[in-house]
Amino acid sequence: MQIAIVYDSGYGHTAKQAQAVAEGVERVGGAKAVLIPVADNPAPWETLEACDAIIFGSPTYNSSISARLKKFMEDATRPAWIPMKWRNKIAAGFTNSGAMHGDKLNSLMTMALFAAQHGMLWVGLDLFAGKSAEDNNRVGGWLGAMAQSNDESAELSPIKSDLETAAHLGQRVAELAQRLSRTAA
Ligand SMILES: Cc1cc2nc3c(=O)[nH]c(=O)nc-3n(C[C@H](O)[C@H](O)[C@H](O)COP(=O)(O)O)c2cc1C
Repeated sequence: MQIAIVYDSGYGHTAKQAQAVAEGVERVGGAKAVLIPVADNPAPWETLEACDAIIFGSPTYNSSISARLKKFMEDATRPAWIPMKWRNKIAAGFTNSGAMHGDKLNSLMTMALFAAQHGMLWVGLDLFAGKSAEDNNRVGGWLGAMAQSNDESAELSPIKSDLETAAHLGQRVAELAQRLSRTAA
């Protein structure tokens, strides 16, 4: 089973979050993560079609997803949306930004609506809000995995709990995708 992680990252922080999502996916036996940075053009549409689920990720820039992820979404119209290639695939999302709030929810909502327009099945986070910086889901979102990064090297941000939250989402998507593919078989 293959799970695609389609993401953008201007300065490496969201890329680190994407890597954590991939690690979470691969905690599930038989699941392989395929990292697809949207900066690599053109997108591998055939690989995406072959994947069992797609997880979208972006830094929050100006209260929404990055222009590069938006371009990927628009580019998907002809190869994926018109022929409904991603219908009934599981989708999920993650985002990272400088402020603790930073309007991250709007980025996840943009991804969830995009997934809905493709007939995909959106999976959110099943974690109660953390109470301290060490807890998973310290940012307290339900729609997807959120992370906060200071303006410092991606070696230092996002912190461990945010990365574990991202891994948790990856694992959850892989487990559900596996369950769905068994039901379909
Ligand atoms: C153009 C631009 C717009 C930004 N807008 C926001 C914002 O709306 N909210 C926020 O919290 N941080 C904002 N930031 C900060 C980034 O989200 C933050 O630096 C993030 O870690 C960048 O991730 P990346 O290294 O993957 O690009 C912005 C940064 C840039 C460059």
